[in-house]
Amino acid sequence: MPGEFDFIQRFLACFPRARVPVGPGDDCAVLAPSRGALCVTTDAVVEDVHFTRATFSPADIGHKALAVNLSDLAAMGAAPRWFVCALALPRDFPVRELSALGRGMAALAKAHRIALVGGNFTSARELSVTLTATGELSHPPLTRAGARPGDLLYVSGTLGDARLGLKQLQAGVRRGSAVRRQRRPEPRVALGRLAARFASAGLDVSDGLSQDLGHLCAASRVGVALELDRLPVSPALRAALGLEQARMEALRGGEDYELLLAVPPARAPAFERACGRSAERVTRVGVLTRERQWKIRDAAGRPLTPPDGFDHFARSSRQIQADD
Ligand SMILES: Nc1ncnc2c1ncn2[C@@H]1O[C@H](COP(=O)(O)OP(=O)(O)O)[C@@H](O)[C@H]1O
Ligand SMILES: Cc1ncc(C[n+]2csc(CCOP(=O)(O)OP(=O)(O)O)c2C)c(N)n1
Ligand SMILES: [Mg+2]
Repeated sequence: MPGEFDFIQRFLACFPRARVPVGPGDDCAVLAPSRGALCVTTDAVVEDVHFTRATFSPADIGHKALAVNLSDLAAMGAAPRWFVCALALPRDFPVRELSALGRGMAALAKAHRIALVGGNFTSARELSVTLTATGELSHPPLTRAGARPGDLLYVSGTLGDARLGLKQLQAGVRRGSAVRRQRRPEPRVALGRLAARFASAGLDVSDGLSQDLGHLCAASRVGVALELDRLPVSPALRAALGLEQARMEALRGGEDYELLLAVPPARAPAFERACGRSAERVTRVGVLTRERQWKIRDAAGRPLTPPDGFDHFARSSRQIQADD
């Protein structure tokens, strides 16, 4: 039976040695940030809350744990730098699965040039992975609070796919682009750094567009006029649900890990050109308003009430209900 020390060695072996004053192995990591400000975030993925072991491979779990943290760094416009990783593992967790989890995490870490500098192991009834990640800022941070009435609202990529992927996994489907979006979200790190030069506010969409847009509006003390028929939906979501229902699912979403950005109208053309040059897909979906209320209209001009987003402590949040 491998001990805690074997687990640490196996996990660390998946990652290159971090080039920092003190890395894994001491009581703390010691880091030497450059002169810019440091962004710090933490997020966990927990068995049966964010994934199940029947539907996610260990590598998927490792990838997703880092991806959700990188998405927070992206949302601030930060360049990823260092992270620590706290793992809670069932006592009988196979060492080869730990290595696979580490390799899934390390591949994404390499792609985004973020280094593992420390962590912790504990035994637990359920598997969970809690990361604290840092990034450096070369611009002022892109907070939720800077948007002004009249700013244009953009969203990256497509929405609703991860929610469809979750429903497909629950129904026994194991392949396809929506399932991939659920298991392997791709944080929009490059877009966040680009957007920090143009946007007045931004955040990543983890709990669903309608909920997270509410956070941006509340923090910036603005309302929004959202055009439902502009919401970007993938061919897969459209094929699965039809266009109208696909747009409703895009609005409700969850685990999209796209960026929602407010851009002052004077900077919007340059922002769109910069996105075009960098092959970053963004779609203008609405405008922020002085009246602090929501106006969502469907293609026929009918007003809609925003659906609820994901809430860990709401009664129905442990999984998406069959009739949901
Ligand atoms: N236990 C906590 N202690 C301090 N701050 C917290 C805690 N939990 C959440 N927050 C803060 O509340 C805000 C909302 O949390 P959350 O919805 O998890 O954000 P995100 O979607 O960016 O992960 C974040 O700024 C987060 O840092
Ligand atoms: C087994 C399982 N049940 C439910 C979900 C759906 N789900 C879990 S967490 C979540 C929202 C985002 O997670 P959260 O921890 O709130 O991220 P944060 O907002 O802190 O970035 C959703 C839609 C899932 N992915 N897997
Ligand atoms: Mg969080």
